Parts: sequence; structure tokens; C-alpha cells
Amino acid sequence: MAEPLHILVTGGAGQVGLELAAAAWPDHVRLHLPTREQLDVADASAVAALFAATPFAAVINSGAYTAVDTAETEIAAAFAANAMGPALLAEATRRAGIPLIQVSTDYVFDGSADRPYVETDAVSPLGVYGASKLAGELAVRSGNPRSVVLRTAWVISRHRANFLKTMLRLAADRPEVRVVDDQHGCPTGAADIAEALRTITLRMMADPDAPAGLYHFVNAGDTTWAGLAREVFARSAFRGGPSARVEGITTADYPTPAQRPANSRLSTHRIAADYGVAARPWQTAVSDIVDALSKQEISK
Ligand SMILES: NC(=O)C1=CN([C@@H]2O[C@H](COP(=O)(O)OP(=O)(O)OC[C@H]3O[C@@H](n4cnc5c(N)ncnc54)[C@H](OP(=O)(O)O)[C@@H]3O)[C@@H](O)[C@H]2O)C=CC1
Ligand SMILES: Cc1cn([C@H]2C[C@H](O)[C@@H](COP(=O)(O)OP(=O)(O)O[C@H]3O[C@@H](C)C(=O)[C@@H](O)[C@H]3O)O2)c(=O)[nH]c1=O
Repeated sequence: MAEPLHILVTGGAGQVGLELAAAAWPDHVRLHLPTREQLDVADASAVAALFAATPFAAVINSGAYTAVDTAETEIAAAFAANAMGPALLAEATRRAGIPLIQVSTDYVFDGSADRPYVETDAVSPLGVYGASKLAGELAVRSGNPRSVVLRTAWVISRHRANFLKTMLRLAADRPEVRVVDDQHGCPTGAADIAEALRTITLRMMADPDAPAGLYHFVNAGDTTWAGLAREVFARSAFRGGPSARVEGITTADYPTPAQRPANSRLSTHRIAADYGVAARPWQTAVSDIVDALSKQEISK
């Protein structure tokens, strides 16, 4: 029997954490998935105690402060989770000589490009959430050279709160929803992100020379938030679930505390070339999730 390989996954109760728990890991891998209550990544003594207790072979940091609008006022909390936490994990993993895989966001960009962003493009976050995640990226990359920062975007899943579930909830009690149609991005299934993280983590554990650095991973294709809502409702209607008409509006018609990028499409060429990770169309992720949610509803 191979020795067990222990992998720490922070944010175990989040969308990506829950899909990492469900992913097909080799038998000898033991995942440790603490919730925020069990491990606050910004708590230096909690991080040190956990590393002293378990000989981890890798860490995936999927825990984060993800409330984009609330972050504008809860600045200290956002930076604690998204910048201080990654810095502590970078230090702990560097000392242990193990890889760290950090999940980051398209909101590090300001959206002024007229094409999908590549990893070498300049960053310039528009809000506190993006700025805190960028600080986390920099802490990881400077703190542990054996690290990957995986930027993803517009995460959807059957778990927790996300835009897809918000749309289905709204459609349950109104015939029409108003949704911005001038912000362009790449909806991405949390299960697809988990699969990409699994591939990267296993390769980094097996090969000290595995490629490190910055990578973009999203599902294939792009749309607007209104386009995503329309796809969700088309699939939901097909399954006999809630559906609503979508009125496409402008960003100015839907004021929010945090500004979002008008274009946050990401190019996935680098991860395809270095890690052989291929992206499924975003519409496939939508139909998987809507189907799973409707089965859940039927079995209630
Ligand atoms: N959601 C999205 O649309 C996108 C997310 N990302 C990134 O992907 C990653 C995963 O996000 P996702 O799973 O969607 O997010 P979720 O909000 O679903 O989950 C995040 C998890 O992190 C936990 N958490 C918050 N603060 C801390 C902390 N200080 N220490 C430990 N855990 C903490 C949360 O705890 P609690 O359960 O208590 O809330 C939650 O369980 C994050 O890095 C995020 O920035 C990138 C692009 C898009
Ligand atoms: C609920 C709703 C939102 N919107 C708009 C507001 C906003 O511009 C856009 C998306 O709204 P949300 O607030 O749900 O999504 P938001 O929190 O901005 O999602 C982001 O989360 C973080 C964590 C990321 O890292 C990003 O990649 C991205 O997924 O849709 C409408 O136009 N109509 C609506 O009814």
C-alpha cells in the first residue's frame, strides 16, 4: 500500500471546496477539508498548529472572502482572508517544501481590454475584493516559488450562493428579471475548476519541476450576465423548473457598491499547453448544474 498523501483544502464548505471533496482522487490521497470555523487561514497560530499536526504533501487554498459588494466596506476582513491567509500559507508551505495552489479571480482586471485576458496582461482591480485577491496572488508567488495561482471566473455550482441559483430563486416569484448585458465573462462550473486543481496538484506533488506560476482556467466560450441568465432559464424550463424573461440592461441601470469589469474573459491557452487541461463549454456546466438542482428538488 502506498503511503497516504495528505492534502489540505481550505474553505472546505465553499463551492470549489465541496467539488474538490467530490473529485476522483487516487486512493492514497487523504483530503483535509476544514471549514472556516475549523481553520481561519488568517489565524497564524491555527495555521502553524495544523501544519505541526499533519505532514501535508500539498495545499489548495480555495477559502476566500467572496462577497464582492460587502468587501467595499469590510476591507479588513477581505484582506485578512484574501491576502494575509495566502501569505501565511505560502510561508508554511515553503518551509514544508510542498506546493501551494491558490485560487484567484478575473476581478484583478479592470476590463478595458477588448479580447480575453492572458496571464501576462497588466492587472488593475476595480474594487476591494479584486485588490485583496491580487495581494494574495503576490504573497503566494513571492512566498513560495513552488506555487500555482489559478485565476478563474463567474463560478457556478449547485452549492451555496451563486448567480445561477440567484436567478432560479428570483424566477420562482416573478415573470421577468432585469440583468446587466454589458459585462462580458466566462461562467465556470466549480466541478470543472476542481478537476483542473486536481490535475495541477497531483502533477506538482509528483514532479518538483512541474510548471509553476500564473494560470487562467475558465469554461470555454463567453457571454454576459444576461446571457448566462437566459441559458439558465432555457435549461430550467426544459426540466420543468422556474424560468423568467430576461430584460438586458446596462451596468448604469443596476448600480452596485463595487464596480465590476466590463470584460473579464480569460484565455486558457497556457493551462492547456502546460497541464493539458481542456475546458468544456460553459453551457454544459450550466445544464449539469440545473439538472442536478432539479433532481434535488424532485427528490425532496
Ligand atoms: N465565486 C466566484 O464567482 C469566484 C470565486 N473565485 C475564487 O475561487 C475560490 C473559491 O471560491 P468559491 O468556492 O466560489 O467561494 P465560496 O464563497 O463558495 O466559498 C469560500 C469559502 O471560504 C471560506 N472562508 C472565508 N473566509 C475564510 C478564512 N478566513 N479562512 C478560511 N476559509 C474562509 C468561506 O467560509 P463560510 O462558509 O464561513 O462563508 C467559504 O466556505 C476563492 O478563492 C474565490 O476568490 C474566483 C472567481 C470567481
Ligand atoms: C442579482 C442580479 C445581479 N445583476 C448583476 C450585478 C452584477 O453586475 C452581475 C453579477 O452579479 P453577482 O453579484 O451575482 O456576481 P459577482 O459577485 O460580481 O460575481 C463575482 O464573484 C466573485 C467572487 C468573482 O470572483 C467573480 O468572478 C464573479 O463571479 O449581475 C443584475 O443585473 N441583476 C440581478 O438581478
